[in-house]
Amino acid sequence: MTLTVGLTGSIASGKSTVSLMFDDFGIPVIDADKLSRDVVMPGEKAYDQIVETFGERILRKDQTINRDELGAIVFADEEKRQQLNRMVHPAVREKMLEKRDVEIASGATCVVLDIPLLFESKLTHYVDKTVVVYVDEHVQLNRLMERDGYSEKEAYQRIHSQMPVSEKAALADAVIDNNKTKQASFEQMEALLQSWEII
Ligand SMILES: CC(C)(COP(=O)(O)OP(=O)(O)OC[C@H]1O[C@@H](n2cnc3c(N)ncnc32)[C@H](O)[C@@H]1O)[C@@H](O)C(=O)NCCC(=O)NCCS
Ligand SMILES: Nc1ncnc2c1ncn2[C@@H]1O[C@H](COP(=O)(O)OP(=O)(O)OP(=O)(O)O)[C@@H](O)[C@H]1O
Repeated sequence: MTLTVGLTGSIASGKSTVSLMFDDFGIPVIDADKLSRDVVMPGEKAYDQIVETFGERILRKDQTINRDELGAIVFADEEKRQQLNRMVHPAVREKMLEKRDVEIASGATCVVLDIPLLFESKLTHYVDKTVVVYVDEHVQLNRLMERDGYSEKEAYQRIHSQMPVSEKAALADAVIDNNKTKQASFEQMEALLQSWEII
């Protein structure tokens, strides 16, 4: 029996940081952000839809999608963000479930689905347990601006495009408080895996 865990949080709350820690326990992680990059490569159905909708100005010289350009458009316009979601999400879900099923068939004890929009997209039926990586908003804002070089306005546009992380925490089976050090988060995760008898 494989336990499927949904790992989520909000932008820059530390999902990738925590998801890397699962490696230490040999637990496979399927990353929706990574899949969302694969499914918009030239030749994919979503690529054609995106170029048709947003125009060639979102393309780089090598014809791949300029993610900074597309991000600036969709995080400033809720309807456009929803439009992009409708083009990208079906293919991401299909690939994610394929990969999850491979892990289940191989007899993994646990598989983690790292899905930023797990609650917003109502995907909790894909998983047995949910874990939210939580940070206070001012920590999130600072880490986001520092990591990606966004202005405060750009960072807030991205934060406000998602459900507040405090609301996600209230919905979760478990919360990892990532306000402190990465080591402190690792210890919380280890204790959680022990309490769920995964390790
Ligand atoms: C808008 C895009 C081009 C920006 O690309 P960029 O490389 O700058 O960001 P990246 O994809 O690494 O996402 C970073 C974070 O932004 C947040 N985010 C991404 N897309 C969305 C979205 N549509 N709505 C809300 N938050 C989002 C997530 O927290 C994600 O972890 C890209 O995020 C995208 O194609 N988004 C649509 C697909 C999607 O929803 N991906 C997220 C989960 S599948
Ligand atoms: N406990 C921590 N202490 C200090 N910095 C941290 C901590 N956790 C994460 N960070 C840093 O904060 C930034 C955001 O973390 P991370 O990339 O893991 O977030 P994310 O939730 O995966 O983001 P996204 O939603 O954009 O994919 C990164 O620069 C990361 O190194």
